[in-house]
Amino acid sequence: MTAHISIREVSKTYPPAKRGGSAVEAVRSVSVDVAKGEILGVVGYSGAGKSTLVRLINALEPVSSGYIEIDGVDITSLKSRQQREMRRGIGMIFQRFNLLRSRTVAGNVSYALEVAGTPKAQRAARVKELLDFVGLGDKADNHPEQLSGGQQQRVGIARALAAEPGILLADEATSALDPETTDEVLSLLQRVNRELGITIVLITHEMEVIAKIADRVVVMERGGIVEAGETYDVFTNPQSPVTKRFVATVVRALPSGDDLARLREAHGGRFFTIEFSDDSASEARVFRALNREGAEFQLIHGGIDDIRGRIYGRLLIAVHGDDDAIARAFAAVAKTIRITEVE
Ligand SMILES: Nc1ncnc2c1ncn2[C@@H]1O[C@H](COP(=O)(O)OP(=O)(O)OP(=O)(O)O)[C@@H](O)[C@H]1O
Repeated sequence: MTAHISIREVSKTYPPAKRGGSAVEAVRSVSVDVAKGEILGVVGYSGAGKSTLVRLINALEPVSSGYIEIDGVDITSLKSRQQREMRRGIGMIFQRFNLLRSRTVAGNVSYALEVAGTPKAQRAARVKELLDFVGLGDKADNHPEQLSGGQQQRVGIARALAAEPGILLADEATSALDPETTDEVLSLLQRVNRELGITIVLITHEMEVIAKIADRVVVMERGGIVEAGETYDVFTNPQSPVTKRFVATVVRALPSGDDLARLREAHGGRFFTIEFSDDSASEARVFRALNREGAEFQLIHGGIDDIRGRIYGRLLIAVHGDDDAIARAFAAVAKTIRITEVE
């Protein structure tokens, strides 16, 4: 796997806002590789350092220490003219879309082509091609304020693609949109990734966004990376407290504390969680195995989520029966299904 973007021990410290104040370490010793053609999600609460990281990746600000390579070139040591050139290979989309209100939809995209140096004779055809790609061929002559938020972001994406970038940085690109429109924009970003092969770094505070399209995710807190991994793994086995909080916004937490105590009292028996992935017949296999061994069970709580197109199912069951029989039943299915006793 070749790294498209390689971020190595990067820190960014802002000087104190006023004399006697303290410096802000917005990014602390961050190292992460982004593979060519992948969608990397960066998630964190407000102030975690996500936007700063984006500004460092496109060299809008200098790093305080460490370095960043894009296609093997250290961009932190480039002269400003070379940096401008490098930046042409990076498209950006923003939370507030940042479209020019005085120009039509076509005008916004055309302007980006102009800046990218596309000869005038080719621009009209390219504008049409780009607007068709984002599904707005019929809105060319409208002004941005005549479009919905989702449509405006699609113009933003068309504009970002104008210079045929290899990388797209999306900074909270769906945060101003409702859930349905968010899905629409995310599907488009997925097409940008799959059909055009563009590497995407997706900054967000919405775990839903990560669950839908990110191949991998890094979780940031106070400037540092606290957790990183394949999206499915992070969702199904989060480690740090902040990651667990984020995951709980998508994957419904199992009952705990007083709720769990009440359920135990009501149902009796031993409590187990059953976790399974792609095989949607998994829970039936567990139930059959318990039946076979003569153990009784009740389903207490359950949910199935879709993480990056894969199923993640989790059930809580109360089981009554002989301990050996229960152990035999679970051993029979343990290969593909994770079963944990809830203490
Ligand atoms: N230009 C700046 N000068 C001084 N401090 C800054 C500057 N930009 C960001 N910071 C500080 O750096 C920290 C990280 O900010 P950053 O905007 O990168 O976080 P974020 O995760 O993107 O959050 P948000 O989503 O709210 O923008 C914050 O404490 C912020 O106040």
